[in-house]
Amino acid sequence: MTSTQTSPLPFLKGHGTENDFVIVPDADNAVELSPASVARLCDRRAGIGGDGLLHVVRSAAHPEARHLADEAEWFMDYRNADGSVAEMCGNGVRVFARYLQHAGHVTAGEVAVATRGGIKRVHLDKDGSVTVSMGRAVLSEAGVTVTVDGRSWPARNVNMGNPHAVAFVEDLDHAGNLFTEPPYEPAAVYPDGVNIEFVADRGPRHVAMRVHERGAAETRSCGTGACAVAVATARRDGADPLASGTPVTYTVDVLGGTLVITEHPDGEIEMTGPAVIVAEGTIDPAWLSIPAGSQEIETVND
Ligand SMILES: N[C@@H](CCC[C@H](N)C(=O)O)C(=O)O
Repeated sequence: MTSTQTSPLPFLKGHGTENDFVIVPDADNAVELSPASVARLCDRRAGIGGDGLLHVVRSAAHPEARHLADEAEWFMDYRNADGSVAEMCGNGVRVFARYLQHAGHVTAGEVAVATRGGIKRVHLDKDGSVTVSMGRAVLSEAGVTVTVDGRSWPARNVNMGNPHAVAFVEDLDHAGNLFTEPPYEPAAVYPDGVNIEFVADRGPRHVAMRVHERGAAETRSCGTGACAVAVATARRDGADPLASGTPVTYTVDVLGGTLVITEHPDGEIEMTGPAVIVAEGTIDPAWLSIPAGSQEIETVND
C-alpha cells in the first residue's frame, strides 16, 4: 500500500478446501502492496489472516500481465502469506474466479484468468464447484531427498508453474508437525524454494496429502500441489495418459476437503473443487501503515 492511501481499503475473505485468502480488489492497480503489508494482512492474530493474498487487478493495468490483456481481462497477482510472490495458486485461482462472479464481473461459465504461470481457464459450474485447466506438469528426476524426524524419502520434482517436491510416505503423520520447512537436499535444485507434498495411499486412484507451502508453512490444501501429487502418483502407478491416450483421474484428499484431478492425453490437467467467499469488509489504512509490533500500548489512568 502506498503511504498516500487514506481511504478504507475494501477486502474479502475466501477459501478453497480451506486454503484461505485475503482478496484485495484493485482493478486499476492503484494499491501498492508491499511484502510487509501483505504479511500484515495475512497475519492470523494481528491481521485478517490467510495462507495468501489475491490481488485482483485488470491485466491491462499490471506490468506483468499487460501482454495477456487481450486474452484475459483479469490478473491474479498472487502473494504468499510471508509477502513473497508466487507464480500460481490452484485453490487461489478458483477463489479468484468466484470473486469475479460475486462482484458481477462475470457470470457462471468460463472465465480466463491471467497468472504469472500463464492463462488459466476456469469454469464456474452451476452446482457451485469450479474446474480449472491448470496446464501441463513438467516432471524431472531431480534426485531430491526430503527428511523429517530422522526419516528420509526420495521426492519427485513436479513443476505446475510453481515448484513441487512430492514424497510418498506410509503414514501422513510421518511428515511431523510441519511448523518449519522440512530439510531437503540438494538444496540447489530449488533456488527459489519449493512446496513439499507428503502423500499416502487411500485406495485405487485415491490418495491423501499434507503440504508445507513455500511462503506459508503447512496449509490445509494446495491446488497446484494436488495436481503435482496426482501426476507423480500416476507415474508411480504406471499410468501415463500421454502414452496411453486414456485420461487418468485421481481423488486427492487434503486436510480441508477433496480435490479431483484429471490428466488428459494432451497433458492438460483439470482440477475440480470448491471456492467460497466468506466475508467482506474494509481495512483501516492507518492500521495497515503501522509497522507490525510497533503499536503503542494505550494506558488507562484512574
Ligand atoms: N496454495 C496454492 C499455492 C500457493 C503458492 C505456493 N505457496 C508457492 O509459493 O508456490 C495452491 O493452491 O496451489
